[in-house]
Amino acid sequence: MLALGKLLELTLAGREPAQKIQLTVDGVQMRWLSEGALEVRPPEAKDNGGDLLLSSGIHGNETAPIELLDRLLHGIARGEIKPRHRILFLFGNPEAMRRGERYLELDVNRLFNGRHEQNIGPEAMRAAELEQLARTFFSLPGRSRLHYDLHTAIRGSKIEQFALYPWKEGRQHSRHELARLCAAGMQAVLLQNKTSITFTAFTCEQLDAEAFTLELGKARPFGQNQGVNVSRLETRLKQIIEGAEPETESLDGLQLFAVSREVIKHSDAFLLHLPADVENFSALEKGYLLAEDVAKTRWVIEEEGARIIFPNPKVKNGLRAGILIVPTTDAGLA
Ligand SMILES: O=C(O)CCC(=O)N[C@@H](CCC(=O)O)C(=O)O
Ligand SMILES: [Zn+2]
Repeated sequence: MLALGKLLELTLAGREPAQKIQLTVDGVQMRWLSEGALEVRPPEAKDNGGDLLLSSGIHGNETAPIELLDRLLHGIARGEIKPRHRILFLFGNPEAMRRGERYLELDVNRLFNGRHEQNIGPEAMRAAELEQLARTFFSLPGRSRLHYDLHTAIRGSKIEQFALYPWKEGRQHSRHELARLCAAGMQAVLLQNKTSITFTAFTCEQLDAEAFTLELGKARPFGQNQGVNVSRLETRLKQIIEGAEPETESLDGLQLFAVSREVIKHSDAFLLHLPADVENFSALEKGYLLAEDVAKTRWVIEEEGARIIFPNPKVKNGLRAGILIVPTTDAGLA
């Protein structure tokens, strides 16, 4: 296998490759751009005009998605997967990956869309670098732009695999993209309805990509991801990469949710009234007191059919400590 196929090994060892550009037997160019960043270019005659950004390791302890991208890259470096798309592979937070931590000082996935400028430290610099790498990659006109940012969650989930679909002013969520996600094994999609500070919000809003955060199961250390079944996603990603995707417009079995409210932690007095082991997508009754904070702030459930995802009272003040979601329909899809 070409040495550049070992991007994960290089990244975990904190090493730069001796050779920055290599060609596979089929003439696919692999180019190392910076730590944890590698671009793949098919030969011109094979290029079908699509640009695909695949990121993982934005949270360093979410290893199943990192292992998945590593397998795809190995397949390309060995000539087993034959790309017809340009691809940018990104491992988001290399130092956190080396330490097996979600982040060191700041959550990288809260530093996009300008937030890195208001912060200092290695993670703010990394978010700025990731924005620049994505901006350069998605700068070629007339090509389709797709970004999957792969994650696993802190807790178990009543719905194991799901996607979060960012919002962009004036753009409707795409039925075609949802069908693609459904074929890739996603069981639910959360349709966002406002701007955000995550990586996919940035690539969607500023770079005009179709962008998705994918949640694939529960976070485990490297080598312990037997319980995280990414086979349908892996198959679909190979098909997208090779330009051999079966047509589908089916949303059968895909559950759609909308964000009702984000629960923001304002102070150290924030109290979340949920058991520590509560699962994502747990239902909450109308009238339930979900959280309390300074100045008698109370979060009481008013929504019919409310569920909670990503409840986390340990986030830094000012950040999201959970998302309240409600079921929605496909009526607003383009
Ligand atoms: O399990 C959790 O609480 C968080 C899992 C995770 O890292 N999720 C992403 C979702 C990003 C998005 O909102 O698109 C995150 O919180 O950064
Ligand atoms: Zn994550």
